[in-house]
Amino acid sequence: MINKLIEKIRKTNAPIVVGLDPMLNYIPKHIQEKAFVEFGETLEGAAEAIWQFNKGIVDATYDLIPAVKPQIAMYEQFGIPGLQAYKKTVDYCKSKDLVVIGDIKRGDIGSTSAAYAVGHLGHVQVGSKKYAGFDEDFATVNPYLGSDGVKPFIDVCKEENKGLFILVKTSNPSSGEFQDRLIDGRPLYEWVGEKVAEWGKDHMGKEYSYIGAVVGATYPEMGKVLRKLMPKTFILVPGYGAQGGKGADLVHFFNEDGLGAIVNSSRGIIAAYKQEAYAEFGELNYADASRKAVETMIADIDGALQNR
Ligand SMILES: O=C(O)c1cc(=O)[nH]c(=O)n1[C@@H]1O[C@H](COP(=O)(O)O)[C@@H](O)[C@H]1O
Repeated sequence: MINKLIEKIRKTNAPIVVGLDPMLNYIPKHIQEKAFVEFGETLEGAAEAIWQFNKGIVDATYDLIPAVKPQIAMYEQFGIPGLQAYKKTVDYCKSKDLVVIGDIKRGDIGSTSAAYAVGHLGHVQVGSKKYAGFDEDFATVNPYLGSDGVKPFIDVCKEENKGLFILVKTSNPSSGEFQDRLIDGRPLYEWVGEKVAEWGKDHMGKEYSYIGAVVGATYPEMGKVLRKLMPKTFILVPGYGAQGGKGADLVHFFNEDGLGAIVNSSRGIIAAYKQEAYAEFGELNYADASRKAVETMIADIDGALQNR
């Protein structure tokens, strides 16, 4: 799957991911009202609204981008109907040939991680039959529990030709509280990055490992260090747009080959119509605003990479 991701990045010339993080307050009134007429102001109504909203954005952008990243919490908040909308979104994006990164941030003791890995990336055995649960292409993993909490995910990826992005240095303001703590003179995120590179060594695609890392766009200096520490690791870089990351901050997340990183923007794309820069589109044309925001993001990153 890492090979497909790279192939699609090359084809689109767009090392970006559209984050499908639908919140009801980003969803235009006309979509919400239609869903509520059909299902009432219920969890089912909310799930229908987020699904229709996502479909509009995917239809308007899929030809420009290699991948999407649905964040499962945004669906889970609507219970079972929300999870059904998550699955519908995953399947629809795959039918558009997009690579789907399931942002699930899981990680537990080995046996529990194995169940998460099977449910999201693999096949579960039921009697004599096997079924795929959510069937994303990649999943995000929290490595706090150490190797035995991560290994079950790696095993399933190997078997199923899937991939991971493991949290190394997160984009949020408090990420330094633990991640920057010095251990034997080096910050914890460097230890984790080194471990991710080690796990990745035995799990290579053609050019990069299918065991990737997450490093926030909001910490470009740390990204520079981590890029060097993990040369064959693909880096998912969230924090662009709504969290303040800009194209110019991102150049050092990429290798000299112009590859090695994929930048996520969620609110900056899906709620573009609410921004002044895209106000001309209006609420009804929210998906066109998202397309324009994708084009702007691609140009911003491309411009930064050309000028480095
Ligand atoms: O794993 C992630 O994707 C992630 C890691 C991280 O360090 N920071 C981070 O923002 N994310 C996710 O990336 C998305 C960022 O959303 P926006 O800030 O709206 O672009 C959300 O889905 C976050 O959960």
